[in-house]
Amino acid sequence: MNTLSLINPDIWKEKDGILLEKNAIDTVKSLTNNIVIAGPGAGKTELLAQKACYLLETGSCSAPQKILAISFKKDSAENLTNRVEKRCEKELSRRFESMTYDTFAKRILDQFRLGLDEKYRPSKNYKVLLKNSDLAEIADKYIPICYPDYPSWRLIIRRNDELSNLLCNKILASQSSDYQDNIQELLSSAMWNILLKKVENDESALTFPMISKLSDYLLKENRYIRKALRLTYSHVFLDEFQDTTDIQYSLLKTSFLGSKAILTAVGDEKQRIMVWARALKGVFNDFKKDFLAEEKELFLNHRSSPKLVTIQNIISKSLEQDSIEMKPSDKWEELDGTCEIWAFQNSEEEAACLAGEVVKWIKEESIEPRDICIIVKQQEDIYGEAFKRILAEQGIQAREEKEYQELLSEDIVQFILNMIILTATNKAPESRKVVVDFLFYINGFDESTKYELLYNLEDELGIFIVDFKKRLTNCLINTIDLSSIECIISLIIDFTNKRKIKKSFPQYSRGNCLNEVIQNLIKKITITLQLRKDWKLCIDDIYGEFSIPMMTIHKSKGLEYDTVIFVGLEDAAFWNFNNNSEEDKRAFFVALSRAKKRVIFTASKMRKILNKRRNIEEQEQSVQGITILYKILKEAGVPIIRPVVQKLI
Ligand SMILES: Nc1ncnc2c1ncn2[C@@H]1O[C@H](COP(=O)(O)OP(=O)(O)OP(=O)(O)O)[C@@H](O)[C@H]1O
Repeated sequence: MNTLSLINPDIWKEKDGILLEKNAIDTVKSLTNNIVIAGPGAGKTELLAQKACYLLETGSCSAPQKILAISFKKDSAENLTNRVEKRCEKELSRRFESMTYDTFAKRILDQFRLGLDEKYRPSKNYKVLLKNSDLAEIADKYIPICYPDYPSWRLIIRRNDELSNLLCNKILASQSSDYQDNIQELLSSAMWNILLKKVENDESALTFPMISKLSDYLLKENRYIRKALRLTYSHVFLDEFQDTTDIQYSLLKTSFLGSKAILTAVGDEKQRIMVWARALKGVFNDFKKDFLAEEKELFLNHRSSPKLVTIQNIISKSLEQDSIEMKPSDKWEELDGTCEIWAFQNSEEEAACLAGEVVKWIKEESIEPRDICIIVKQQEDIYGEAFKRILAEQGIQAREEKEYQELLSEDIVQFILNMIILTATNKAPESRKVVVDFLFYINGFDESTKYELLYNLEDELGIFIVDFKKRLTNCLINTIDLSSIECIISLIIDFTNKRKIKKSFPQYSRGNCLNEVIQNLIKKITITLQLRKDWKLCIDDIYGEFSIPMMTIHKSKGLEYDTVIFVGLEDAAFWNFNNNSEEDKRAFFVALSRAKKRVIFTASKMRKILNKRRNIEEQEQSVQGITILYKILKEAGVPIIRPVVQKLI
């Protein structure tokens, strides 16, 4: 650190007027491994952001060492980066690297792929398989050809997720020939061979768990690579630790167990809802034991109103006998908060009533649509259909967030949208950063690149923007349609160079992947721009600024809203409650705890849902299967109301 002066740790203060409770500040300043276990809204993620600032500003993490923060979702990782960048000098925040487990594993594999034994080495431009159905397609095509001895393999592997689980169980080591009699193991080996050994166009295809396994193996086998990683990071943060899978935990141990890195994990056992995705039960205890981590607890809920915190405490107790009693923060009045169950005759009546209330909240309480969230257990398109339709009649947009979350998580989409914002608005430092970082990355620039090259690139960008601005303005004057937007986007792609994009991002390197993402974005931009007729408003709309998000509980993790409307507290939504009651109860807790001020649960006597033949059909609903959830809410004093449906004007 040459230009910035360090702050004495004794006088360092929390950023942005935040005050941390004692255990949180102790964790920020701790010199040992810690695990912070605390309920929703306790500020676990905030604690990590503050700790990053502390370590960088006091020099406790000194250059060239870095902090590695690992999250589960791309947006959570970006959110953490943004918080640190906003609060720390750029020179410091550059040494904060926040990424998902998948990205962490992929970086190791991409950087050190050649260090793998040949039998496990994927091709350079391997494809990443994101969907279980893609995996199944490859298996269906190649197992019968490459392994004709297993013609009936589909009888053993019945579902696509069983197939992807099978790949996770593979042991990457020399003892693999021991299990010749086990058909599952044989199939697993067969699939690994098919996926690694370039059956399709000479390229490998890997799932993220496979990538993690390969990275783990690489680090285990090669102490130089392990050493390089350990020299890079002096501190490691682990967000939402309750969802860590066995494979991720193994990679974490191989990477940092026995190193000098100081690890800080945060999580909440009561929010563990990824067991289906192999989340490791007991991972908190494993971490405490393996990393000799000290457990710390937090007691304040900074998110929810007192009434909601009381209800959350009652549910917490039903999930974990000895759970901590959380207290609301003092920004609320004692009686603040609403939680009610609204019962209806059918989904049309439900939708009309909810839409009426939403209109009222937006008008009378000045709530923005994006501060209201519609959460469902599953199938948001079906459960939210009537509500979305009637809201639209009132001029309020609700949208299925999944579609946008996936599109917005694409690197190329972020680049294009930020390029448009940067061009359409006069000042957009955050967009400039995304654009410049992307261009540097695809051009292979880093800290060692000559200034001359960096300046040239910035110059070229400046020239491009001047011309591009004219094109954006013209586009608004002329007809806005698919082909005019296609022209606009192709200008950006041509300026950037498609070949470089494909080369730099393996997920776009194969076939038509890049085009498909871009075409999807073009469609979204066209529809939105036709409506908004302004570039900035159009992009803000795509980012969800003007809509009510609709999502499943799983997608709502880590997020927060003024008001949460949970549609369908009914047996059909919790169809597997009998076999999965603990995980479903935790899911219910996650949904409830996303709200700051108000939660409305709905139940309807008749509802349109998917029948056994997978057709939509109106069916009578029951709640007997989830009586326990109603019992808990009743115990917490949550009333069941039959609201009068007002006629919407
Ligand atoms: N010490 C604090 N003072 C004031 N506000 C805080 C503090 N810590 C966190 N917050 C705010 O409280 C909210 C919840 O914080 P955060 O998301 O970090 O909690 P969390 O424990 O990670 O939540 P969850 O587990 O439910 O996702 C955020 O809006 C955050 O900005």
